[in-house]
Amino acid sequence: MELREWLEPSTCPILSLQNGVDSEAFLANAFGAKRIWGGMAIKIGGEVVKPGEVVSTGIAKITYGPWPKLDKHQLMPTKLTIFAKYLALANIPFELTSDIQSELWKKLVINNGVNPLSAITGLDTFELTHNPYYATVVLSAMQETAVAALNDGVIISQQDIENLFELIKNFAPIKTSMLIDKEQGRPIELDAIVGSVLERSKLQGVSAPQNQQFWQSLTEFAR
Ligand SMILES: NC(=O)C1=CN([C@@H]2O[C@H](COP(=O)(O)OP(=O)(O)OC[C@H]3O[C@@H](n4cnc5c(N)ncnc54)[C@H](OP(=O)(O)O)[C@@H]3O)[C@@H](O)[C@H]2O)C=CC1
Ligand SMILES: CC(C)(CO)C(=O)C(=O)O
Repeated sequence: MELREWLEPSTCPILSLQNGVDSEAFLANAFGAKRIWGGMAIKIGGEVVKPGEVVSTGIAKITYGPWPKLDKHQLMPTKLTIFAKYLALANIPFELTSDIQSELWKKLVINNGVNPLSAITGLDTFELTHNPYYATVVLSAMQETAVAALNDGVIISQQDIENLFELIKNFAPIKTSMLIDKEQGRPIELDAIVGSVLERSKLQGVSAPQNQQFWQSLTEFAR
């Protein structure tokens, strides 16, 4: 919220590309829901390797849309379509979606599956998803995230989970952002990636043992 003073006097839309499903609600609370768009960066693995030098894998696509989603009868607001033109002009791959909330949850299925486990083991996404033991851990965490999503009215099917697992399995090996943060001694995004799932599981009265284990193993690196 260090940016509050800078953002408050303006009326410009705010688009967060952070991982997780909670930043939009947080920003809406601070700046009003009207200004908030939902978004994420997908098919990217990026790392600042030294000051001024970024190494990135993947097409680096931005998926964004009205937050939390567009009603069936609503038209896409013009500002979002105008922004699409600028992304196209800048050669940034993008997708403008009417249901960003579902897309954010699907991305969280991937992040919850691989980020904490990579931070615990030090392994990249390829190593985790190709190792028979770790792959079952990844899939259990993904299942728990899909159950947690129901709390927000988002349905993620078994087929979706399998597709998301295959997506990350067949992608180039990525050192996850959580592993990079841990190595760099920065606070890891444990609340956004694991806490959000635990919170929704609790609300639904279901247990999420894999996420509990992630939380216990990583909590000391979150602050
Ligand atoms: N890395 C990846 O491949 C992916 C990352 N994401 C998500 O994107 C988000 C950012 O990750 P990533 O780019 O890897 O993170 P980095 O740590 O590489 O970059 C974060 C940037 O934010 C700046 N920053 C941090 N705190 C503040 C602050 N209080 N005020 C102003 N600037 C600040 C940092 O500045 P400084 O350098 O000065 O510290 C840094 O330039 C995370 O939510 C991550 O999960 C999503 C998909 C893939
Ligand atoms: C999915 C993944 C692992 C790469 O895009 C990511 O979002 C992250 O490292 O935080």
